[in-house]
Amino acid sequence: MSTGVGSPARGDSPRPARGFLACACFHTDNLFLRRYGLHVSYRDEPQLRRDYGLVLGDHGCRSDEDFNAVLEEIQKEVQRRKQLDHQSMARKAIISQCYKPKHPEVYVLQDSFLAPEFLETVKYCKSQDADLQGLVRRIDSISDKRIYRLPVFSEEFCRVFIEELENFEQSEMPKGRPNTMNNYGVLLNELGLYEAFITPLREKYLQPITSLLYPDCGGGSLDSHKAFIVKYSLHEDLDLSSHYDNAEVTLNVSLGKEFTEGNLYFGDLRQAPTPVPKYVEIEHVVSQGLLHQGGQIHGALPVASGERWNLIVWMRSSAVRNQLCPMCNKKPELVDAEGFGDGFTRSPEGDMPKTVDLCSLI
Ligand SMILES: O=C(O)CCC(=O)C(=O)O
Ligand SMILES: [Fe+2]
Repeated sequence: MSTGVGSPARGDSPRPARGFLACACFHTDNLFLRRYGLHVSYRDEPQLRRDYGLVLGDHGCRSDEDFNAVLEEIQKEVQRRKQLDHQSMARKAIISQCYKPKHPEVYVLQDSFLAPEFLETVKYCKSQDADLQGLVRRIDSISDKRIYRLPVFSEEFCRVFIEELENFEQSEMPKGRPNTMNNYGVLLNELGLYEAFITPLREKYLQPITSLLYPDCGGGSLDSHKAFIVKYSLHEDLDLSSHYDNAEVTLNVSLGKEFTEGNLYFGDLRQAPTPVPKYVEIEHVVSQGLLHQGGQIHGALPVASGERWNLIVWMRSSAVRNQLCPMCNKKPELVDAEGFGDGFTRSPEGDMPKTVDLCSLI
């Protein structure tokens, strides 16, 4: 693919992420029990029995042996999380020194990677007379849950990008996995794709759009992200359990390859659960992206054939999350972290700028 540029400075950081932090709840909350498809919080064994004994029993965790297996899974996951930052930085360093990309050009975002309609939409959003109605006329509003579909990349870029990701998968490089729920995929930070690809994608192209779509939940003040690739196939992960993202706004772009089924489903906002949520099912269309609020509960149905690769960008607004951690729903207890951490910052008073409206967080 021709991009009109020479070799990119892969991994170079024009503006290193500074001052971003995590919330201490990362070590205690939202621990996923794969066997039972449940998220739990964990302080100690009596608390786990007290808070989750009944629900675990309902999900089939009945014997002491079952419960001990749960405890072991939790303790292993907490340990993994404690070492995560350090191990991730070590892998990133090895990859930047030793990995030989097949398509070095994909590491620096170019307009030619993007769908012409996407560029038009961004241009409109940056214009003086842009408003929500005008934007929604240009993109596909596919649900009253404020979920939108829009073309993002060219099909050619998706093909070349997957080739690059496969080249990395097949390499000897150390690999981290996106999260506890996705066992296959690629952490784009470790591959050196943040600096010249994901950060400009968020700042220059996505933020003008999200500012109009989600002004009430940080869409205008997104200042960090976590970006990764998820991959599903019949002999790897098939589907994804219901969850909400550690994000204010999420972009999910279908990259390919060929697959059937694997639709996403969306329910309530985590901030506004209803007794009987109404779900909406949404198909993935290769090269198109879905924008949704991170707090919109969602999951993915099993693929029936082929391979499904998607780019996920969890975009964060420190102005919003500094007030309330979306994972523990409390004022964040800030702890040091590498890179963008979980998108929190230490502001002098911890106060929200007056321009950001918090209504969706109530
Ligand atoms: O499988 C997908 O397309 C959705 C993935 C997702 O929701 C996530 O990783 O947060
Ligand atoms: Fe998600």
